Amino acid sequence: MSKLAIHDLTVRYGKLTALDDVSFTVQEGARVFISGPNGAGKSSLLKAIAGVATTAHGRIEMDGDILSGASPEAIARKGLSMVPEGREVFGQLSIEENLLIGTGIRRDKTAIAEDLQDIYSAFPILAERRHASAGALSGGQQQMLVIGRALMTNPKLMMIDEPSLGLAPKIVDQVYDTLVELQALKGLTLLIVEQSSARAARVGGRMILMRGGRIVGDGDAAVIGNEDSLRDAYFGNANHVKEVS
Ligand SMILES: Nc1ncnc2c1ncn2[C@@H]1O[C@H](COP(=O)(O)OP(=O)(O)OP(=O)(O)O)[C@@H](O)[C@H]1O
Repeated sequence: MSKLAIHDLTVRYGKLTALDDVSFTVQEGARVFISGPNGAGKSSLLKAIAGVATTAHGRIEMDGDILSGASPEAIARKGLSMVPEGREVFGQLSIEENLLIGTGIRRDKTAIAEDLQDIYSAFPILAERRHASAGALSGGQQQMLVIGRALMTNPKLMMIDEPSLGLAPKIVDQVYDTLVELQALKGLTLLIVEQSSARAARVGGRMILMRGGRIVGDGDAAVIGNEDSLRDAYFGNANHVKEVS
């Protein structure tokens, strides 16, 4: 059984179709990059899966359970965590308070301290500054914090919207290296919106390429990132785009 199965998912904002009959499945433990130009529907896809965008039609299943129609809270309780674009932290609260804020939904209270240690080992800067207010962190550190906070809910599937946006390349490398380590440690399935195909190819995984609310490419990130389909997705030569789904 796949971890995530999306069937004919459509999202509309008024008359605008942001996601147009999208279907794909994700295997457990996979790392999937969602790439494509601005307005392709990448964020809408993540929001629909997390239950924060209303779906016009279609079905979303995680571990065989139907998620579509459930509230974001119910979806989170099933083990899905989303890190939205924008790295919003609670600036007045300490780093540790930020990390613990999402643990209220957990029943395995004893494992929380252990998970906190895992986050601190992965991101030592968060451990060093655990009592400092989160508002004082740099952009890269805030990105680490929001990833850590999402992990503290003990998700099985984690979705991250544009973690590299506005960060220096060296910091992005650091964030991705740690994310790969944490994925292996926690046995996570990851869905990541990443504009840079070169970045996705370097990190490694599968890439789903979107344009105009549809999937126009799907395969190994290292291959897809260099294919004509990528250029076409960005510059619009739809005749050369390989329809995969
Ligand atoms: N809340 C909204 N209301 C109306 N239109 C929206 C809303 N959110 C997104 N859209 C529109 O839906 C389309 C898809 O947007 P979406 O944010 O999903 O794309 P994206 O691929 O994530 O792009 P970006 O990289 O710019 O975030 C765009 O045309 C966008 O303007």
